[in-house]
Amino acid sequence: MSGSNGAEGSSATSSSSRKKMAYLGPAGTYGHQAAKQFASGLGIQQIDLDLVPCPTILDIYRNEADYLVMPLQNIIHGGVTDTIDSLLSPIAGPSRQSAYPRIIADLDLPIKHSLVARRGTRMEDIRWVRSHEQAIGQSSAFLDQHLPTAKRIPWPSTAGAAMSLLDETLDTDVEGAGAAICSASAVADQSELEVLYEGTQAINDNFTRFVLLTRLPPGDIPIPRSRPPSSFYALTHPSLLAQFPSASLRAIHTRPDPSRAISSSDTTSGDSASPVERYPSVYLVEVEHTPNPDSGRAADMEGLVYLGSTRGLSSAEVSAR
Ligand SMILES: O=C(O)C(=O)C[C@]1(C(=O)O)C=C[C@@H](O)C=C1
Repeated sequence: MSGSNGAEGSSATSSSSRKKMAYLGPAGTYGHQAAKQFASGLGIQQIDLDLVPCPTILDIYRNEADYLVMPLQNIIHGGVTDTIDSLLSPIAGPSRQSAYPRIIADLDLPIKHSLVARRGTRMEDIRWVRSHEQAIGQSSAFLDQHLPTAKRIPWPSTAGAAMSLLDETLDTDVEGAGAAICSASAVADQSELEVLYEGTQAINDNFTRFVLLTRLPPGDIPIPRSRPPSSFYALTHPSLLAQFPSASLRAIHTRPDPSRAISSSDTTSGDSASPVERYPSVYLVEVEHTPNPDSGRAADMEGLVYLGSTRGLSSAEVSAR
């Protein structure tokens, strides 16, 4: 594994075969595990791969790498808000972008969290716990039971939270010993840290689904296929769901879009506004993938943007859009 500020791989191969893959760093996150699995599914040799650690999920989406690895949803804690906000950004907010990365594949990663602390820390001395908000949410029953008074501190990533325990210059507003929640493998090389409890997540069969996005022409990419493929769309209004046969709908995630909120000076329309107008939202919709022409026609509609498919897209489909 490389450090959090470096890229993995060798510089001995030609630049054309090298691929950059951005993930939530530092090394040791679940995103790092997912990136290695996606790379092997795509047949990218380790020697041709630069894994690019990003400080936050929002930074992954903005990264110029060939591939982006983002956590989408978890069995226990549901949708990953920063990923859903990123995926919906082509349609939410003041400006609509035309160039954005497309989803091409997904995978389910088993998630087993551990409570880690500096060696010698006793459970009863822990006053605060840092981790990614997903890991804290997935472990909330454990925290309620074992550390009910410990302050829960959201951190950009699980492995980053663990590494932060080694940095004594970092301020916490709570006195006393702290801990982090992450994968046990993230701290395997850290002799100053130890695992105090394994399996903090609420259920044993815990999974997070990751999606792989690309800016490359997807027709050139050997997409690993494991399950019935899905297509993803961003919608600005729930009525646009009527574009899809109801039997094909697989998931809907809703996020607020305050940029379309009714202005407070517009009291007339404000008074008569429906909940949909008063609380404008954007919708990430997952549907059963159907090849063109249906996905092509829907992609041209106002208020509806095609975000990609887990079976990728052929070159013909890309150029037809
Ligand atoms: O912090 C990490 O290790 C991540 O890869 C992020 C993340 C997430 O955002 O859901 C990934 C998988 C787990 O659900 C917990 C955290």
